[in-house]
Amino acid sequence: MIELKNVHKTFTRKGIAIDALKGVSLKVEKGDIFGVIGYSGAGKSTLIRLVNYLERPTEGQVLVDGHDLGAYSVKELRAAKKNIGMIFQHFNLLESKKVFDNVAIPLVLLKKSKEEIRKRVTELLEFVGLSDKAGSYPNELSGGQKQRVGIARALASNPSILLCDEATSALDPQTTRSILQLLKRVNAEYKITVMIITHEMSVIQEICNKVAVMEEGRIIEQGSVLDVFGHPQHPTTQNFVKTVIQNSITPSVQKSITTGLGSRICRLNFVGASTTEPLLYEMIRTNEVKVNILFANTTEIQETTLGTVIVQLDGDGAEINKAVAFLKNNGVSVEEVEAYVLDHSNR
Ligand SMILES: Nc1ncnc2c1ncn2[C@@H]1O[C@H](COP(=O)(O)OP(=O)(O)OP(=O)(O)O)[C@@H](O)[C@H]1O
Repeated sequence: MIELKNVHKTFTRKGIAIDALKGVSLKVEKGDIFGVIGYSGAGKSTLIRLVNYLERPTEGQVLVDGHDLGAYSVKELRAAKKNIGMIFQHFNLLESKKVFDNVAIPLVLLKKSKEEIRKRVTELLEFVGLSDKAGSYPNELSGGQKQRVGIARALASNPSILLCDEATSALDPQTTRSILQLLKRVNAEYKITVMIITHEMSVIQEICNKVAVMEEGRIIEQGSVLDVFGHPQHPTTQNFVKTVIQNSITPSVQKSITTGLGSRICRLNFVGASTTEPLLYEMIRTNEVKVNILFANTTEIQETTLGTVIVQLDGDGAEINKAVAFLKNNGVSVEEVEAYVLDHSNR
């Protein structure tokens, strides 16, 4: 649906070249809610602006439905852009126009009849829950209501893709949640593929099924949200995950750990079915290991439970190996966390 192939983007300011994107490749499939996360300056806005050709790549290709946007004539590009709606952090509404007229803008530009416009705008305002605000001006609305108008306007021309540029960054947490739920409905009910850029991992956790993590113009990690949250590889991704899922031992528990010879500390990740099985009980019952739980947490991602338990395993090396193998055979990922042992021995 959306594909970026080795895309580079260089801006030149006062003779100085700034490489905003340094070879980005990604694929957004039809029906995805695809999140792109990164710190300020990572290149997220540049990336999303390339998808609707507000910017052109210096090198590489941007394909939408298999068509290279760079190969289109101006007329073809205008037609292709009708297929892509966009919403913004600061809503970008026309303050001098009423809510109804703001939503109608794309339809007026498409020269639709008055009756068609009335029907479509009425339907969209109902969809976003603002039927009673049709005659209000933007400055009479809350931030969340303004973003709802932005969403209705973006949907007016029946796009198959909706791009969201930090669409909830100016909103409080509760309003953010309601806008994210609305975007989820846009995806499910109108079958619209959604691409979101954000610096908040909670946004990714709440609605995305796929995520790409950006840093300094590159994608450093991407995959299903469940995989990336369950097994973040890159330190930056790990930092983002930590903002929504606590997955490490608290300092006071860490201080109290006493490790002897043969003692191992492991982080166990349980996903889906393995979270409801009494696997730790079975592991202890069938192996000669002492288990001390140092940390435990569960989180819901993509309607799947993700459980993290950090345990200290004490016993004979062979028995611990058997216990770990038992867990792995039952779908639990086991990662040794030597850091805690080292931290302790260094004290
Ligand atoms: N039009 C431009 N001219 C010159 N440099 C630009 C332009 N747009 C972006 N940049 C530079 O490209 C880099 C990436 O910027 P971009 O806005 O894409 O990052 P971002 O991840 O969206 O950051 P933020 O979250 O702060 O918006 C930055 O160094 C920025 O200064």
